[in-house]
Amino acid sequence: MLTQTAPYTIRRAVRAEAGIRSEVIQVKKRRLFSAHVSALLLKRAEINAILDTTPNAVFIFTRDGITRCNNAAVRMLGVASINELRSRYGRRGEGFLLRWPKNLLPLREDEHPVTRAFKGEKVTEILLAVHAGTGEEITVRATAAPILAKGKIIGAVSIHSDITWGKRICPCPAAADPGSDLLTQEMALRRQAENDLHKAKVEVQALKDRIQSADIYPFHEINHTYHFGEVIGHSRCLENVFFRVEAVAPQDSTVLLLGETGTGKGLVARAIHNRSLRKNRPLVMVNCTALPASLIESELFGREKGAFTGASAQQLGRFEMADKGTILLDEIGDLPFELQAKLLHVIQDGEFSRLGSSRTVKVDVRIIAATNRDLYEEMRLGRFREDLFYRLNIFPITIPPLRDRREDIPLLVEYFLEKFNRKLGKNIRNVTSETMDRLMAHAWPGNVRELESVIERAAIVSQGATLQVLDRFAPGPGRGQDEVQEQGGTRALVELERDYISQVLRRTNWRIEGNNGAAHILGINPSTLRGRMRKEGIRRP
Ligand SMILES: Nc1ncnc2c1ncn2[C@@H]1O[C@H](COP(=O)(O)OP(=O)(O)OP(=O)(O)O)[C@@H](O)[C@H]1O
Repeated sequence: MLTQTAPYTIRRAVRAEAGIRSEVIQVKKRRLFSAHVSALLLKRAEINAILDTTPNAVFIFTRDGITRCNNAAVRMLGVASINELRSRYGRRGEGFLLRWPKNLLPLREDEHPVTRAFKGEKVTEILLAVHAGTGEEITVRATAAPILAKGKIIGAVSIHSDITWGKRICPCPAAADPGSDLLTQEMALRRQAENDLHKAKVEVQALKDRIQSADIYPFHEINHTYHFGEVIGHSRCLENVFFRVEAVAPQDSTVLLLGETGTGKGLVARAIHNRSLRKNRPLVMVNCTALPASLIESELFGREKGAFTGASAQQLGRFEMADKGTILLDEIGDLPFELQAKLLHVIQDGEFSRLGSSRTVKVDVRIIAATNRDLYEEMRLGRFREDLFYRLNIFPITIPPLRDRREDIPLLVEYFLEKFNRKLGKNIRNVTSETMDRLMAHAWPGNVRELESVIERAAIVSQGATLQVLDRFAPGPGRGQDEVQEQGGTRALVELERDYISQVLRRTNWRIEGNNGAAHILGINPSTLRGRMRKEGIRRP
């Protein structure tokens, strides 16, 4: 019996045990499942709590469009529910227009943060949007990121934070954490500051451009072909000089150069020589005022050893040195009267004798004479021989004063600027229109020589890229020459500098630093300016 019943009993027992085991497993599974569900519910509750309290508008997208959004989102879009949102703005919220702050047109589809998130990109952009609830334009920080499941993009989340100063998407202080509100305010302030900075940069650039186009004298309009050797200028009257030089240069004729001091007579003489057939022979210059009268004769005609006390050796005169070449007799109006006859003889016959010798020396010299004196007046006063004058005055060329050819000034300024940049190792590129106006208005009693020294002085003191002309000029040609010279020429540089610094400080209302400050205008460091002010005793009244 036992043998019959035993297997049955065992089978039942085994079955019962298996049943218990599977039940235990089921119970364990159920417990696990319910724990899992509880965890999920907790997570959902946490997520809901976050979504409901965040001041930011959160939208969840699948490929079908918006599937979920939070309270802040519906408030931002001015709707009551997600269904109303989808019916008013479209399935994907496409009716809610976003644009770049710098652009008036709405974002293109491919620029949209959600489209980009669906392509796997994590996006953070500052955009402008119209607050659908209030109709105001707001600035939003739009972030978007893909939602991934097993490595696949199954959706996207998009968050819009209103960073427009003073406005909040969710003005519910009870729900908001005061700490996070402060943080949001701080961030909004920072964004505002960034926007202001950006605007300021744009304005500065615009100002720079305006300065470039309006306040800086446009050198680029100056054509460098207006060089005649070293003689710079393109005025009608200077062109007339060039024309006469071209005409006379190849001839051997004597030339008389007339013009005020510093107008460039020396340069024109060189241009004549360099265009003549004698250009490979020397151009010898003699300044008739630079030598004591007693020495001029031996300087011009040479001397034999022992010709006078101290003449220990034979010396060639300038005429002999210039043989087959050209001699420039500068300041001929100052040549002592007694020597004028001897000069006349050389010009007429091409011969003379050295001091202390009776032997005649024959030379072949082309003569260019120059003077800033009024030779007619000198003749009238009996200081200049008429016969010499008519011998010299065969081909006169008058070089006009700078005040009669002001259109040459910008060209000359540019030329001298390049010259002194090279000499001083500087890189001054600009001259303000105001400076150029002042240079153009000045009477220039010292002509180009005076302009050259003004630019050199200015180049020495200028520190930036803009030429700072410290000299103060007397206005226009109406003034007497003496007065002009006294004011423009002999005023100490230090005094001019002090006046100029004070003047600039007054103009900036004693502001030293910053773009509109005196240091910037003067092209020096604020600390250097303060040092100068201390040194010069310049104080705000
Ligand atoms: N048109 C010009 N272009 C460039 N530089 C010039 C021009 N005219 C004059 N200069 C410069 O001005 C300075 C004076 O020129 P220059 O000595 O030829 O004048 P000048 O008329 O002979 O004067 P002075 O009668 O006092 O001897 C020189 O440094 C010269 O290089």
